Amino acid sequence: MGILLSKIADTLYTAYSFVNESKPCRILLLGLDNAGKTSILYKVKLKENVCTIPTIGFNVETVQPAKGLNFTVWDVGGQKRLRALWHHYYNDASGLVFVVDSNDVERMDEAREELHSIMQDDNMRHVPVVVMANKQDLPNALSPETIRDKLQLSEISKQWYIQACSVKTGEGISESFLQMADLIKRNECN
Ligand SMILES: Nc1nc2c(ncn2[C@@H]2O[C@H](COP(=O)(O)OP(=O)(O)OP(=O)(O)O)[C@@H](O)[C@H]2O)c(=O)[nH]1
Ligand SMILES: [Mg+2]
Repeated sequence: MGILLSKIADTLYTAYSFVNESKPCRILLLGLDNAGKTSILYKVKLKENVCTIPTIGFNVETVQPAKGLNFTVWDVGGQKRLRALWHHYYNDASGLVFVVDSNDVERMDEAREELHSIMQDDNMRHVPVVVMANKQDLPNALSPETIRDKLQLSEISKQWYIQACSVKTGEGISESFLQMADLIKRNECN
């Protein structure tokens, strides 16, 4: 069993090492206020649930979601008045992680508009996107399939993935960043 796990880890290391050998990966973590961006950043960084306050400005951390996989993740405040500043972070981004509060049905249209607006920028047009359908622990959370349709993901970047997740339970958090690595790899190979 130990040997098997070690072989899997080595395979993952080989698969992801390209990401770091070519250039450091700058990942943007964007989404509406209260979506859970800062909670996700520190869940990945510290493997803990932290108490957050609304972000004014940004947080940046180097995280290692898997052995040999290093991302510099920029978590930028999502309040409406702060979204006009998002474009300052677009240059040289390797990937976008767009976080959605799956329970916030009323603001799904607003989330769609912001996501599409990001993806219309020339610096972001060809960047792969992972949508994190966060707060799946809440009873009225929309399914990832419903969120995919509401966000009209088929109309954005050619490479996207939607992942159900919850900071509270830990579901889908590291998987989202592994998916990001996979999309970046495909993007760079095309
Ligand atoms: N139930 C539940 N609550 C969550 C989850 N993720 C985050 N939260 C809560 O949602 C609230 C907002 O989380 P933040 O991480 O501060 O949100 P943010 O996207 O960084 O917000 P801004 O900084 O304002 O853009 C906090 O009270 C978190 O504890 C989750 O998966 N489930
Ligand atoms: Mg925040």
